[in-house]
Amino acid sequence: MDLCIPWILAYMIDNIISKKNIKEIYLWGILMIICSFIGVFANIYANRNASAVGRDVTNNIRNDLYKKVSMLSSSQIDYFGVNSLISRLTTDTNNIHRTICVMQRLGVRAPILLIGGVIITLTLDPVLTFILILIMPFIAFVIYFISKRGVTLYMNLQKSIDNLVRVIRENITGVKVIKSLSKTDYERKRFDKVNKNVINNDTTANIVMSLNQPIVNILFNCGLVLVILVGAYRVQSKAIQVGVIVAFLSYFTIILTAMKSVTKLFILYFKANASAIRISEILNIEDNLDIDEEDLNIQNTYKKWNKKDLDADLIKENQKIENIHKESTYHIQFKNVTFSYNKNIPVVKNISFELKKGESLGIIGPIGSGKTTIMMLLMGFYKADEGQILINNVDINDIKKSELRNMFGSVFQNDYLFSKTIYENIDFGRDIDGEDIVRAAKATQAMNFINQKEAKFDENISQSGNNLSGGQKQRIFLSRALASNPEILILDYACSALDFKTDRLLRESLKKYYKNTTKIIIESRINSIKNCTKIMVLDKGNVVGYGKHEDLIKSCEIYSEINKIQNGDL
Ligand SMILES: Nc1ncnc2c1ncn2[C@@H]1O[C@H](COP(=O)(O)OP(=O)(O)OP(=O)(O)O)[C@@H](O)[C@H]1O
Repeated sequence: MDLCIPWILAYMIDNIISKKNIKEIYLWGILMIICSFIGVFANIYANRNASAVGRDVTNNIRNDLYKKVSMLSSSQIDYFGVNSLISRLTTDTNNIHRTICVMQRLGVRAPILLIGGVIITLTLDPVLTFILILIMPFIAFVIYFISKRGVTLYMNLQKSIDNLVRVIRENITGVKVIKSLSKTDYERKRFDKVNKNVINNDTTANIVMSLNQPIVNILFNCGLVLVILVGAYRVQSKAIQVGVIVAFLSYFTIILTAMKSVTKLFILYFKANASAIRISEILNIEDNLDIDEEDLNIQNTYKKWNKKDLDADLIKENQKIENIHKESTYHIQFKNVTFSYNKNIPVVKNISFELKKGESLGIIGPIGSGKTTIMMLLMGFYKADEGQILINNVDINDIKKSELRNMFGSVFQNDYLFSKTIYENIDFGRDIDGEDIVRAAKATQAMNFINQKEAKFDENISQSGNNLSGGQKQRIFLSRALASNPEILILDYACSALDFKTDRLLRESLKKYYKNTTKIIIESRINSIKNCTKIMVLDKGNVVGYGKHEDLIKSCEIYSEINKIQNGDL
C-alpha cells in the first residue's frame, strides 16, 4: 500500500488534475484513503502476529535452555559460571526476542519496499532509477563492513554484562557481610569498575555501529541531489512529467527508510547473533550431562514399547537391585578414591572407608581439606578420577542419577530457602506425606518455633529466609533433608547455628527415628561427631586418622590437638 500511494499521486498530477474533473479527483483521492486504511490494518495484524511468534519462539528457547541448564553437570556449571548462565537465560534470550519481533516486521517490510520501490521507479523513469541503483552497492558495502565488526563488539559487551550480573549478585546476597565489614565503599568502587566496563563496551559497539546511519544518509542524499538535477533537466527536455519527479521524491524517502530499516536489522541481527552463539554453546552440549543415557533411553523406549513390557522389565531390574542389596554387607564404600577439580592437583587422595546401613561417619579437618568434595563425589556431582564409590555394592556410575539423588537427604553450607511457606520449603515439591513432614520438623526441633508462628506451617518465609534466625533456617534445612526418609543423610556443617541443647536433642532424635538412615556428618565440633560409628580426620585431602573417638584421641595427633583446644586444655 505504501508503494501504491505515490504512484497514484503521480498519476493524478500528470493525468487527472489537468482534466479539472473534480469527481474523478475525489475518486482517486478516495482510492488513496482506502489504500492507507488497508495499509494500517494489515500493519496492525502483522504486528500482532509477529509479537505472538516472537513470544512463542523465545518461550521455547528459554524453556529448552532452562532444561539444558538444569541438566548440566557440576563441572560444566563451574566451567560456564552461574552468572554467565543467568545472563544467557535473561539478557541473551531477550536480545533474540527483540530481533525475532523486529525481523518479522521490518525484515519483511523493508525488502518489499526496497525491491518494490526500485521496480516501480523503473516503470516511471529508468534513467532516474539508474542513479538510485548506482549508489546501492556502496551503501550495502558500508553496512556489511561496519556491521561485521559488531559481532565481536557485542560478544565483549555480553561478557561484561556477565561480570556485572556477578558483582550485583554477590553484593545483594552478601549485603550483610559487606555492611558489617564496612566494605560498602570498596564494593561500590568494584561495582563502578564493572559498570564502567559495560558502558565502555556498549559505547564502543554503538559508536562503530552508529557510523552506519550517517554514511548511508550522505550517500543517499547525494543520490537525491543527482535525481533532482537530472530530473529537472529531463522535465525541461519533456522526457518526463512533473508528477514523476514528485513520485520519485516519495519513492526515494520510502527507499531511504527501507535502507535505514535494513541497517537497523543488521545491528540487531549481529547483536542477537552474539547472543545466539552463547545460547547454542549451552544447547549443543552433549556429553557429561547430569542425566544418564539410561534416563534418556527410557524416555525413548517408552515411545517404542508398550507399557506392559516396560513394567515387566522394571520389575526384573528392581529384583536385581534387591538381590544386590541383600548380598551387600556395606551400604557405602569408598575404595582408594582420588579426585581433582582442575585435573592437575588432587583435592582428595586415596580415600577409603566403609559404612553399614544405619552407621554414621563423622568427618573433621581443617578448612579446605576436602570434606565437602567427598560428599560431592558420593552424590555423583563429580566423577572420581581414580578408585570406586559403591552404594549397596553397586558402582554409583551404574546407578541412574535420579535414583542416586533420591537416596540422599542433605544439608549443605550454602543451602537456600525460597519465598514460600515453611511447609512448602520442607516439602520442596516432592509431595511428601504430611506426617513425615511433621515427624522431620519434630526431630529437628523445628516444631518449637513453627508453633510460635501465627500461621504455623503456612507462615511465609521471605526471600532467602531473611525473616528467620540462622538456627531456625538450619532447622528447616534439616527438616527438608529428613522429610523424605532418606537412605543416606549428609550434614555439611548443618548444625553450626544450633545451640548445644538443640544439637543434642537432634542427635537423639536421629538415633531414635532414623536409625536405618546412614549418616555422614561434617563438623568442626568434636562433641557433635564423637558418638559416630566412625570418624575420619582429613588434612590436605589425605586421611590422617580413621576410627572411633577414643582410638583417635590416642592415635591421631591432629584429632587429639583439636580435642584439647575444644576442651580448653590448650
Ligand atoms: N568447584 C570447585 N572448583 C575448583 N576447586 C574447588 C571447587 N570446590 C572446592 N574446591 C577446592 O577444593 C578444596 C577442597 O574444598 P572442600 O570444599 O571440599 O573443602 P572443605 O574441607 O569442605 O572446606 P570447608 O571446611 O571450608 O567447608 C579447596 O581447596 C577448594 O578451594
